[in-house]
Amino acid sequence: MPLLGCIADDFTGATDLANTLVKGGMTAVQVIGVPQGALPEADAVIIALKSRTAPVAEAVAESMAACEALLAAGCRQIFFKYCSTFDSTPEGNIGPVADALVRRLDAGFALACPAFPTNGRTVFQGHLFVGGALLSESGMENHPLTPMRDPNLLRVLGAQTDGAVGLVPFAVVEQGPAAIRRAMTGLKESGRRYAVVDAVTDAQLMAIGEAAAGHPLITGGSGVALGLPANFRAAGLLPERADAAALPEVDGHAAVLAGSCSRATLGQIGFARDRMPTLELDPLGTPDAAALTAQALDWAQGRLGGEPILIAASSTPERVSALQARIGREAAGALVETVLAEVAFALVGLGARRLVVAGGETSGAVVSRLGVRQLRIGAEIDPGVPWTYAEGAGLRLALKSGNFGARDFFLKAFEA
Ligand SMILES: Nc1ncnc2c1ncn2[C@@H]1O[C@H](COP(=O)(O)OP(=O)(O)OP(=O)(O)O)[C@@H](O)[C@H]1O
Ligand SMILES: O=C(O)[C@@H](O)C(=O)CO
Repeated sequence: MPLLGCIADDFTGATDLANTLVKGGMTAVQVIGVPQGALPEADAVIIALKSRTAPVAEAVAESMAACEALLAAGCRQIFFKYCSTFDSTPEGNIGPVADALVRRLDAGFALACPAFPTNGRTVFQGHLFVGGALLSESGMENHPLTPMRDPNLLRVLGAQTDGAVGLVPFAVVEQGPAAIRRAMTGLKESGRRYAVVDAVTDAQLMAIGEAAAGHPLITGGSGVALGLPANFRAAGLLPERADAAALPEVDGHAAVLAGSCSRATLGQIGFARDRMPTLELDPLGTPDAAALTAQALDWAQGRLGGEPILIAASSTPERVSALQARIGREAAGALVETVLAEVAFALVGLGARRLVVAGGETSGAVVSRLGVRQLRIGAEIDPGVPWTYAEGAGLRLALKSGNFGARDFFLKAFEA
C-alpha cells in the first residue's frame, strides 16, 4: 500500500519529485494520467498530469480525480507538486488546485514551498530566486505560457486563492522543525490557509519536511519532499531499503530526442554536437511533420545501434518565434511534438530501448505515443532527472526537464 500519494502538474516535474523520494529510500512509480485500475506497488505513487496550463476547471477536476485514486489506495499523505519556478497565472492553476485539495482533505491549511536549492531555486522572505536573480528577472518573466513577473509568492499565490497566505520566514526556519511547526500552527489558527515557507538549503528543507509530518497535504517543488521518507521511517511505516532505485536491466539501442528550447537544453545540444552523432532538424525551414519525420528516420537508420544518437528539433528563441509567427504558437509546438513522438515510436520499432527525452511537453508527447502508462523510478543522472523503467513497454526512459542537467547530460546519461 502506498504511503505518499502525489499529484504532479506535469510529466518531468513528476519524475523530479519521484527522484527525490527514491534517493530518500522510497520505491516510487510514476503513473501517466489519472489511473483507471489499481495503483502499482510502491512506497510512493506519483500521478503525472498535464494540468499546469490547462483550463482551471479541467486542472481541478483531474487533480481531484487523482486525489480520489490515491486516497482509495490508502495513501497517508498527499503531495501536490508544482514547478520550482511556481509556473502559474493569476487564474491558476496552483491556487485553485490547492484550494480543492485543502477542502477535500479537510486540511484547513497547507505549506507552499517551491525551493530546490540544488538547482538554484531558493525562497527568502517569501521571494523566489533562480540562481542569483529574482524569479521576475530570471528569464521566467518571458515564459510564453506562464510569465512570472512578481517574485513575491505571498502575492502570487494570494491572487490565485480566496484563502489568506502567511509566511514562515527564514529566521524561524533556521530554528528547526519544532519552531517551524509552531509557526505553521499559529498561522493556521489565525486563519491563514497557506504558509509560504522560506528555504535556501537542503538542511532547511529537511526540517520543513519533518515539521509537516502530520499534514494531510503538502504543496511545493521536489525539494520539500526531501524530509518525507524519514517521517515514514520514524513512524515505523517504511523499512530501510538499500535498493529503492533498482531497475530491470535493459539492452538495446540508445537515442536522445530534444524538443526543449530552454537555455540548458540548447547548451547540452551544443556540447553533444561534436561528441555524438547529431541531427538538428529545421522546423522553420521545413514546417512539415511527415517530411521532418522521414528525414530523421532516414538519418537514424544507418546510425542507430552504434553509439547513442541525438535528434534535436530545438532552436533559438528567434527561430522558434519565427515559426510561431508563421503557423501559430500551438501549431508550431504540436508540429515538433508530433515529429519527435513519431520518431521515438519508429526508433523503438528499430530496436531502441534506451531513450532520453528533453522537455516536459515533448516528454508528454513521446510517452503518450509509446503508450507508456507507468514509470518505475531508478537512479539519478543529474539533480532532478533519474532513469526510469517503462513497465509493460520494457524501455529505459529519462525525461529531462528543459532547464535541468549539466552540459554533458546527454553523454553522461548513457554512462550512468
Ligand atoms: N524549433 C522549434 N520551433 C518551434 N517550436 C519548437 C521547436 N522545437 C521545439 N518546439 C516546441 O517547444 C516546446 C518546448 O516545450 P517543452 O516543454 O518540451 O520544453 P521546456 O519548456 O524547455 O521543458 P520543461 O517544460 O520541462 O521546462 C514544445 O512544444 C516543442 O514542440
Ligand atoms: O520543479 C521543477 O522545476 C521541475 O520539476 C518542473 O516542474 C519542470 O517542469
